[in-house]
Amino acid sequence: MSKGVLLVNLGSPDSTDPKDVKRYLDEFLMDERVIDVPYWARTLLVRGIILNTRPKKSAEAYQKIWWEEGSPLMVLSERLQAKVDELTSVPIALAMRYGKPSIKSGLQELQDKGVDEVLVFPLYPQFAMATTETILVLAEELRKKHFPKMEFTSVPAFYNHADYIRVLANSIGERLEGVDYEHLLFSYHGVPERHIRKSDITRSHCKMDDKCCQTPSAAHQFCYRHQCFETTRLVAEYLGLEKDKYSVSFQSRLGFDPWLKPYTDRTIERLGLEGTKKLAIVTPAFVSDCLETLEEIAMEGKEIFEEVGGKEFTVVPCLNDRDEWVKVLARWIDEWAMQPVASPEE
Ligand SMILES: C=CC1=C(C)c2cc3[nH]c(cc4nc(cc5[nH]c(cc1n2)c(C)c5CCC(=O)O)C(CCC(=O)O)=C4C)c(C)c3C=C
Ligand SMILES: [Fe+2]
Repeated sequence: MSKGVLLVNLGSPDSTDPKDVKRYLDEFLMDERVIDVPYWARTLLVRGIILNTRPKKSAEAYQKIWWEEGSPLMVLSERLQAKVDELTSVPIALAMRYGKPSIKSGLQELQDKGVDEVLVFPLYPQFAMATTETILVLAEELRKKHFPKMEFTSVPAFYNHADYIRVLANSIGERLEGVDYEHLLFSYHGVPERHIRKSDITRSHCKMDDKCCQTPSAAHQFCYRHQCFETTRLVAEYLGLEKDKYSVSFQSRLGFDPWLKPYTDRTIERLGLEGTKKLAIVTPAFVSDCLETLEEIAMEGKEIFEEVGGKEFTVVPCLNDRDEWVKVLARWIDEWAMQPVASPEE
């Protein structure tokens, strides 16, 4: 068998034209693992309400962060893929869950190179139904339909992997060297609380309080909230941060359901009102800088902070195509690629 890797990120619109943004948001928000209500209700909500107003607003936000080469998320993912490809012994394809290049085209690219054993690699450190799960489910559907001879292995969430923690901590340490910050906020993408309950394989563990995520449970394998707190705890431990010097919050809520709390915008505001003048912020749910980090945090977050008296707002970039991160990915991939192929009798 011949091995290859499919790196999968979220995706971006083709351009900042509201029509392209609308097409992208339609695919994204009509995913039953993102807006997880029955099809008729999702259609009514997304196509009847959200897509009438959101594309224009989102297009304006994308315009603020768009690069000459295209969407930052796309450009950074392509740079990552190219660098990892140079270091590894197997072909590396890149795909996006929404938009282009699609997962189907990525699998086709690998098949054309003779690959029949694929490592599907969702580029999300923490598991979520709206990210990792939707990628793996779609990839499997496409495999059955179009690539039945392929075999898949997938990379599990790496939120607590020592290599990831080290690279993330080093990237924070490097950016904050010489920066006299008073508080470091770990801001993760939010999800509706309902998503956490749905992913609870024990069906009884998640209480969304301070204790459940700290109490060992089989549920944590698929608990986004637990995994965000664990990434934070391990990075803080690595950096030797004192408990009152950092905290966790969740950003980008959409709609009226309760999402994971505390919310990032309110936390930034509260910290400023309580007298924090120098705030640093890191966004570990994203491996590539994107709309949610470059606009929502670096622009909107900064504005909120300054409105309530904050003075210095330092944003730690995502891992992007940092050499240390590229080397870790290449090593993980090579370790997988060097494993012997299981014989049919095993
Ligand atoms: C119900 C809505 C959404 C859920 C649940 C959700 C989860 C989720 N998303 C990311 C990562 C990214 N999301 C990005 C943009 C984005 N997210 C939503 C909605 C939900 N996300 C919307 C509507 C958008 C589009 C932009 C907008 O209109 O505000 C991005 C940025 C993409 C880019 O092109 O830059 C990322 C990345 C995670 C990690 C996650 C759950 C853990
Ligand atoms: Fe999102």
